[in-house]
Amino acid sequence: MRRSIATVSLSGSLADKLTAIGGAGFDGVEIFENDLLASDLSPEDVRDRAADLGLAVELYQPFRDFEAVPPDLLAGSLRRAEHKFAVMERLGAKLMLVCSNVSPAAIDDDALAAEQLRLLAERAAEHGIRIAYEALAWGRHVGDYAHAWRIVRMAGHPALGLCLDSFHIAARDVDPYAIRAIPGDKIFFLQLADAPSLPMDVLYWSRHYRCFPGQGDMDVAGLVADVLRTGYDGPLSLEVFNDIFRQAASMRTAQDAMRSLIALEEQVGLRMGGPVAGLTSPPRPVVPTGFAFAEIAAPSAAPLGNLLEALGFVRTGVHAGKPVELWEQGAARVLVNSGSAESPDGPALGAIGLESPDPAASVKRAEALLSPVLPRMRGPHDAPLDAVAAPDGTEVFFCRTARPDHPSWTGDFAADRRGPAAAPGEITHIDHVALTQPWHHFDEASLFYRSVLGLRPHESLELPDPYGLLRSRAVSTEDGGVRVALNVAHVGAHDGSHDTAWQHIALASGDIVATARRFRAAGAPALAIPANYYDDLEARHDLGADRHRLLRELGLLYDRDEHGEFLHFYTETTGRVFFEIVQRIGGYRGYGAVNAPVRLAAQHARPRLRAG
Ligand SMILES: O=C(O)c1ccc(O)c(O)c1
Ligand SMILES: [Mg+2]
Repeated sequence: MRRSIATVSLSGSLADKLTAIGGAGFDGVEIFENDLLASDLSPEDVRDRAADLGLAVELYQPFRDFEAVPPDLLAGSLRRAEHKFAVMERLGAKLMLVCSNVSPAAIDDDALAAEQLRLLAERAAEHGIRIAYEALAWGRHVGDYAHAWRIVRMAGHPALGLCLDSFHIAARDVDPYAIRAIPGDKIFFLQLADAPSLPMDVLYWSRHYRCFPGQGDMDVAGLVADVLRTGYDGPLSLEVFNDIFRQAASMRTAQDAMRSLIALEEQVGLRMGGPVAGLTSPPRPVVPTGFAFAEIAAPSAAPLGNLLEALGFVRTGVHAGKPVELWEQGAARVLVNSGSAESPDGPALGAIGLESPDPAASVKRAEALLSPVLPRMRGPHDAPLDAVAAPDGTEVFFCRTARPDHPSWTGDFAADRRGPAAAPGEITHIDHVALTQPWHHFDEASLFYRSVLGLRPHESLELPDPYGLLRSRAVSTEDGGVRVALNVAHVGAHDGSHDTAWQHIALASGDIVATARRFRAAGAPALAIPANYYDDLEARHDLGADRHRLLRELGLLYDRDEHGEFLHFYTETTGRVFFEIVQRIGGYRGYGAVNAPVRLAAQHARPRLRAG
């Protein structure tokens, strides 16, 4: 099927938008009237430029407030339409979107709406143009596709059909099932957008918070499947009004849009029970089973080594060809790389390793979803590595650690022991990593983890911080073997006034009390938690005096959900990085988000340790 996108979805001038859309490999474009009005390109220039970029001008839009008006307004509207038809002829656009009337002048009379739309279609047909009528969710009298279809059917003109827009349908929670009864050739156009669930006015929601399919909470694939069952064979066209995409770099947004369509087409195919002609079916995601490692780039290895040792880690190896140390405890592995040039803010989390059942297939999946694949060989002695770059630049390696069927990355490390010789620590594995995303790449990141790695998104949260609100969303495998918390920093993090671009590695402990004691005994710095937190905790939960005393004494934080309990504490931050130690008791599924505001405030209050 043809892939298209509306110019309103991207930032910049119309010329920039067309270049980005063509560059991302789309087949067509919806020209938004405002983009044309503000452009110094003539309609002919736009037509030629689109053609040079391999783009069909699929649609011109929107034509507003036309139908069901008193007769004295009709002549003016038809005159306006004739002007638009002339522009469309110059653009080479053959389809005009008419959205349902929102004006107080509109009359609640379907027969009148049908009669006037029929008239418009007759005029359009004289120019070889067709009209696609779209129900805006906030239309004055016509707010859903079923109503728009009754009017289109009543009008009965071959140049008049429907434009369906997934947002308007999902936003009003209209059942898409009835779409199946519409003849496919009366659906002239299909617009697609997703959005996060937000309890707000639908117009405001639509104009500011739409996102690409797979980035929000709507079932866009189900709707597309219903539309395709009618025989619709027009384009799949993204129409996304989003405050952030309007500001972000258009090339990158266009690529992200294309990734979304690829993942959507795959989902539609699955819904329809197998490969569907005209829809791409990329290699299926290879769901990772756990963390192989987390790698910290640090100007110097020693301070991190001391911190890891205090947590009970042992340095087990040093890389044969690079200044990289391997620290292990249970199945938790942390690499400290002091050979990387970039870490102006001190230590930073640069890479994560994920256990993959088939690393080469993981890369194929990532490639099919337009993720940049990293060079396989890093040095002459290194085992081949399969890796891609996540949207925030974090390198994601696909590993099979110490399995007979695949070379293990651990083979690149020569045994070299340092660390506590005494009892082994209580840490068993990496529970999750938390990565702070640049504000304009948050939706892109959630789509990456969801579509490339097959992780499941959890609900979006907003966490209060002394200097703003942080948006946060976790993605995980079904069994929790891989969990990634994505946070978006507020603006202060980028102008340097308030640093929240923190990243952390959460380590699972089988006995957090012992780990906390060990850490304290080593004289290592844990993040201090205010006494007020513990007073409030006692009010919220009755855990018994002894347990409350212990939490307070060791600086442990507490949460619970319907599945179990959660205990955690944090190390102080070094550079951009800190560690969190967590213990999940029972089947607790969360991340202690209720405690994040206290943690953030404590972190802001502390001078950062710029290690090394
Ligand atoms: O927000 C609007 O006005 C608007 C305009 C055209 C569309 O196709 C749409 O879905 C919304
Ligand atoms: Mg629309």
